[in-house]
Amino acid sequence: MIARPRPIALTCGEPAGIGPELAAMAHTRLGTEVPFFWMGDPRHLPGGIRIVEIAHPSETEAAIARGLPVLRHDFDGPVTPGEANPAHAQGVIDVIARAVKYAMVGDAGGVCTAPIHKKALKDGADFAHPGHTEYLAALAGVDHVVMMLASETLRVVPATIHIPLSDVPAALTEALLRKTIEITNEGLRVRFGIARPRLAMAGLNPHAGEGGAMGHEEIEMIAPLIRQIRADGIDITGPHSADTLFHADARARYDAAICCYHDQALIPIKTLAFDEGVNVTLGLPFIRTSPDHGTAFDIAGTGRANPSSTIAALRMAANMAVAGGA
Ligand SMILES: NC(=O)C1=CN([C@@H]2O[C@H](COP(=O)(O)OP(=O)(O)OC[C@H]3O[C@@H](n4cnc5c(N)ncnc54)[C@H](O)[C@@H]3O)[C@@H](O)[C@H]2O)C=CC1
Ligand SMILES: NCC(=O)COP(=O)(O)O
Repeated sequence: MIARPRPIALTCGEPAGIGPELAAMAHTRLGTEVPFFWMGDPRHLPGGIRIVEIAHPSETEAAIARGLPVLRHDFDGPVTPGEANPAHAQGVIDVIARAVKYAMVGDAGGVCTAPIHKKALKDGADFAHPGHTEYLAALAGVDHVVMMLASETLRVVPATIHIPLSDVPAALTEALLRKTIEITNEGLRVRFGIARPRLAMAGLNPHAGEGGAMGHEEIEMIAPLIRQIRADGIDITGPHSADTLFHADARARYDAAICCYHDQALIPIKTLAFDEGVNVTLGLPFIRTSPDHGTAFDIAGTGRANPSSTIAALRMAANMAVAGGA
């Protein structure tokens, strides 16, 4: 990286998960390459690592060569790796809100979030959102945002996110799809520097409905909508059969695949690029990235967590911040 962006705020995420150890590993591997500071309780970090406490993001650059810059957020009660403590839930939520404030006023170049345990936040603090994506939209005061998972080999967008599969057909409205496609198109231009993005829309049903023989959503809604959106000037094709949309030749024909539901999008990318995939929220007034994995309670505290996705997420946020002048 040539230019230096403003520092990226890395949130602690679920303290009992792998987030704190990944922050320490990312700092060790990245050194000063990406200016970032970690927000959380320093007692949750692995023992023996060098940290430098800071009081404001602007102190990151002066601190980062000496240790992991830590902007302190105290939590109540101890951490047991792999076991969420309900007393920590509100702190996890508050750290995200603090990070967003820094990004909204321009003190941080963007926010990179470590994984949260969604059920632990609901149980411990009555968290009203399915995940970061929706919470960040609420904090920013925007109606609709888009979740994109991005890697060198594939970018995917699930149009519906954390809802039961049985609710997908009803949730997949024309308005939702149009908004998702428009935000994705704009996000690829603004955040990824692709002048004229090429999009591909997956069908909902097997064989994209096979002309109505295997489902009607494609002929009744998705295909006419895609034709309209193409006429409006967005380079989009489809609906395509999802089963043949992710092999190498197919991937070469688009910059992002718009998918109908969570697993249609996340299975291909986590299969192809689990270690480097980055979750990006498009449509926010600030940059947000995240590793593509969860809290990994089964390996938390063992030192076996792979920091590659967190490193990729920090690099991506910093590169986007440089490109956007943040
Ligand atoms: N952005 C976020 O906040 C995300 C949060 N989650 C949450 O995480 C929790 C656990 O979700 P799971 O479905 O179990 O997925 P998970 O990603 O936490 O774990 C799935 C498997 O992958 C392994 N794994 C995950 N990250 C790894 C890493 N960096 N290095 C090595 N192995 C790794 C785990 O050990 C586990 O065997 C849930 O509450 C879920 O909602 C899941 C995805 C994203
Ligand atoms: N499965 C992806 C995921 O859970 C990410 O959710 P979010 O917390 O980034 O909204």
